[in-house]
Amino acid sequence: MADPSCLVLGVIADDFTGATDVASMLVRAGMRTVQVIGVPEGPVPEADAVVVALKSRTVPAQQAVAESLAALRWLQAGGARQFYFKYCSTFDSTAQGNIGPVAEALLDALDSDFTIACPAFSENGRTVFRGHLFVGDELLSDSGMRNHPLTPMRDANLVRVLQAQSRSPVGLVRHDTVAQGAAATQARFAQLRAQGVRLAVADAIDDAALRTLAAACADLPLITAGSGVALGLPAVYAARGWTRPDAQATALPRVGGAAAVVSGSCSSATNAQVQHWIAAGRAAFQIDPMALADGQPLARQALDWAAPQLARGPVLVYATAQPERVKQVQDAVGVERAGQLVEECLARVAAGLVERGVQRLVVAGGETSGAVVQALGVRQLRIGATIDPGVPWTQAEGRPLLLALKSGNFGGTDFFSKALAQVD
Ligand SMILES: Nc1ncnc2c1ncn2[C@@H]1O[C@H](COP(=O)(O)OP(=O)(O)O)[C@@H](O)[C@H]1O
Ligand SMILES: O=C(O)[C@@H](O)C(=O)COP(=O)(O)O
Repeated sequence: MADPSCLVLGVIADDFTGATDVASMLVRAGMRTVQVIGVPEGPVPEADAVVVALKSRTVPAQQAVAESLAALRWLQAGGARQFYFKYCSTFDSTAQGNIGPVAEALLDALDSDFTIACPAFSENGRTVFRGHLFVGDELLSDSGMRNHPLTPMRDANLVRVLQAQSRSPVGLVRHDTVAQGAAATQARFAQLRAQGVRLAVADAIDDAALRTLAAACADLPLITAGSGVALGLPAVYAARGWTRPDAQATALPRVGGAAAVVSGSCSSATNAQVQHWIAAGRAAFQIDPMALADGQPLARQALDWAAPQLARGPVLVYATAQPERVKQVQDAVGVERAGQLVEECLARVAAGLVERGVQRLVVAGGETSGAVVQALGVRQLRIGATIDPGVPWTQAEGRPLLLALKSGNFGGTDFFSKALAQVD
């Protein structure tokens, strides 16, 4: 039996909410999991799984590759037995990448010739069938993701999307094969490999298929996926004697202090969550990106507004807006600048709120969470209990600060209140 104190899984996540999502999946199944922010200088912490949270989803492809390789080298130095490149369950990527280039660079670095690509996360309605990604009942290209501010997804055919980003031929492992089990799936891998395919989109329409894929990938050095495939990995590792499930893996300390929500996601789910909060008459302050572009000090204004109310209850500061409004702003100031202005402002607001006593903070949006966590100087997160699928509470290591980093399209309509009630 292998030494169960060794690092088993090294995960490279392309954004911060995605990192807590996959970490949550592992912790729920009893794997001791640590999330680090960026590639640390020191050694890999002792854990079953370590997740490196990068902010590499929307940066130029070369930069995403360089950052992902640095994360890989650090995890390799920690002795990880398997590696996992975690991207979004809606396959978010810019026209230039970054999923294909990063996956191929990681395969090269690991001297490996094959891996899968599977963003499915059935618990959250993301399924892949015949290579096409569905969000609930809609094709990806018909879903709200077609209007994402940074990574609009207008093609649901993942083989085509990934092929456009990759040097080598992209293949498909169909549902019919996955449904026959791990051995049949591995036989299909072998067939594709023989044809020179290095990346194969894998269908998965439910948790059973995700478990089959995890089992079929057990001997691959690299898996690339959303968080769904990670669902099946803890059982694979436990069966090999590499890990022992830890019932305390999600325990976090209780923290007092004030509570707040900062939202920079413009996804459909977040829009509904912000509307729900406002409709309930709860305190909310809106950030207008056009006013930011005019140089108005909105972060200071938001903090002056929030400070006197924090003792009475949680506040929300949000830039969240409907697609038509986002488009107007982007047409006026440019996509990148609009995103940057809002992220900088919300990061300053979050840091100011923490200075003013906030110790329980919900952040909505992947890029937004990246900016906030960096502004807070957080280096490492402990992962706690799941609030809604894919979103756990976390604790900034060594600090009385709880953070829930919510992916744009995750969580029920009452997510903000539900999250805060869990740590009241
Ligand atoms: N009103 C707005 N107009 C334009 N861009 C916005 C607005 N509000 C937020 N943004 C930007 O949109 C992007 C949303 O991305 P992100 O935070 O990753 O959310 P999600 O998780 O929904 O993808 C961020 O760069 C954010 O700064
Ligand atoms: O896999 C997912 O959907 C999430 O973990 C994720 O990465 C979402 O990204 P954002 O919507 O940008 O938060």
